[in-house]
Amino acid sequence: MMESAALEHWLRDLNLPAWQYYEEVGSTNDIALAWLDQGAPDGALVVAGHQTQGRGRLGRTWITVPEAGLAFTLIVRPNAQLPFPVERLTALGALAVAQAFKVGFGVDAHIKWPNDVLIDKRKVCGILVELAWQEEQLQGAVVGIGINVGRAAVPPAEGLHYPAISLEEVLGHPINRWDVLRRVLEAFFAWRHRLTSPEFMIAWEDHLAFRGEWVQASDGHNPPLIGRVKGLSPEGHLRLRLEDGTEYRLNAGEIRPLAAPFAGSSGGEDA
Ligand SMILES: O=C(O)CCCC[C@@H]1SC[C@@H]2NC(=O)N[C@@H]21
Repeated sequence: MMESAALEHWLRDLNLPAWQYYEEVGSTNDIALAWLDQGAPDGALVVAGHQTQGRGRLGRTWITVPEAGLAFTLIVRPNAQLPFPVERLTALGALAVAQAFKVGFGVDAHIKWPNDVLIDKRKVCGILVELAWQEEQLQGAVVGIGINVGRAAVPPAEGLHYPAISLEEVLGHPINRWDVLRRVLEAFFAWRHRLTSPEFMIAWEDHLAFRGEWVQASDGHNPPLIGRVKGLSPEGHLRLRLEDGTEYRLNAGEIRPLAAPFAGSSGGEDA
């Protein structure tokens, strides 16, 4: 079956407002941003079989291996019926992925604040949210999600920014990446309606990686900090308990565990 016909089969019950499949693109986020600009509706989806210029946060490259990697982007825009808390969109993507893994495949996954999904402390998914502005006006956002589904999606450890893993490696058997996509979309749209609810914050916090563990945190401005992960602030910032007992709230940047399971090695991501 042609890939787009297979995808159509998996997506048909979801009632997506619009979607596009590309065999190969530079980055699904770029296609989605252009589509958003042309008036794509909230909830529109861009899926690629293969990305040649996938990107991650902090200027990193995201490698999508054909067949094994899953790369897609959802368009979210302000809408009279639905809340639009931009600062929660990364967590929305990450929570949708973690829940899809649990519900669909019985796999426990955690969110490494702010944008990675981990299984067994290794990166299986990254989220890249980008905003679209027209002059001073926020037009909407795109939520790009890359998932290592097949074993081949995980590049060799050398040069990786963080240890990586694939869903198939954890499961020990092959799975259909469109099945993974469908399950993530189901969770995404369910939470999309409840983004400002207390339940969303509870679910996000419940899925935080490294709770109670020591991490090194960098926000790009100050020297890295060492602290224990305590949870989330009401704004979604990461609460850390520093060595001197004080609390620090991280609102940007990233964390890594102090006792890394593998030295120096990310999920489909170059250093
Ligand atoms: O780990 C990260 O820093 C985020 C990686 C995000 C990768 C996805 S793949 C689909 C979408 N298109 C891109 O170019 N990036 C995101």
